[in-house]
Amino acid sequence: MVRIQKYHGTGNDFVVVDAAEQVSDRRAFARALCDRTAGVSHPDSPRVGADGVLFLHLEAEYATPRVVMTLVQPDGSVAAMCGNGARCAARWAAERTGSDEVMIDTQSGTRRAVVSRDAPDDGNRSHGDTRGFADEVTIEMGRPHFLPGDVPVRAADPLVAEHVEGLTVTAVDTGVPHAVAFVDDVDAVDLSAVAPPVRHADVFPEGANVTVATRTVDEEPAFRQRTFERGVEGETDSCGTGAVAIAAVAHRLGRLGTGETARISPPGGDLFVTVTDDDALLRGPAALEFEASIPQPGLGRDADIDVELTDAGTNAGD
Ligand SMILES: N[C@H](CCC[C@H](N)C(=O)O)C(=O)O
Repeated sequence: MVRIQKYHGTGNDFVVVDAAEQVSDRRAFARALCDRTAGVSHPDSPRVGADGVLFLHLEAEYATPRVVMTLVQPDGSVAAMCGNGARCAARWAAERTGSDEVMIDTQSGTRRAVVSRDAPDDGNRSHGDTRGFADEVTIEMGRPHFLPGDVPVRAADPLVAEHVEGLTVTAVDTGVPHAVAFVDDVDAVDLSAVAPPVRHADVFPEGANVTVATRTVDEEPAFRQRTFERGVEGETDSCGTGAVAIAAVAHRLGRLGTGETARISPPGGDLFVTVTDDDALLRGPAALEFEASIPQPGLGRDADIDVELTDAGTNAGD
């Protein structure tokens, strides 16, 4: 049996597994649990499956606890960074250590996270948290990169507002590569048709997440967001690196000031991003959906990955 938890950040949902658990084949485990029709399900969770599995290794011996985060995606690939996942990882570590500050070691660098437990309810709570509170987490995401070698893009110069497979995109690395396109109305975009050719375009040797954004008429800087994710190979309800990518590109194009906070609204809730001279801050909720123990997929019981309800934290017996 493997002990799991499921968290989400503005609807971007993850199975969380302590790296100490014995999972012999992480790719097979992620493929099985993330499947949106046959994957993990639970009465406390609105959806079957997940957008990825976060394997978290806690190093609690430091004054500021550290977490090594590895995200294995539904197609079995590993993503170097995940903004919504990092918020979930920070909350997971905060619950175990009591520390409100956590360092998250990712394949694209170390990120500092601050968890605030008394955050005001900004409406995101409607996405559910079985513990009844919505922790807000801020991640220092680091400076976004536009240089071709950093994104990476196959070009001599940064790709800024250029046509790629039908979209006008700017390429930016916010821990993972994003192709960002500002459009008149994100809801009018047929993302499942428009995004794959961009995601696989030759100019992106490692592929790219495809993020579309629309500036909304508001007093504060605000954008609506939709992202088609590499590794999920579909649209997710929210993407943290994508939200940072929107703010970074808006900043580069002169549509967002240095130090100004933008509200970025993917379908799953609201995120807040501030681009400073040398960093980008991502703020948003992280919510627990359920905890359970499940049989390890691939050990002869693959067909049955409905969770077996165990102890506290579930509604077993309700
Ligand atoms: N959803 C994640 C991003 C995952 C990136 C991954 N899809 C890739 O680059 O392969 C986020 O909140 O930032």
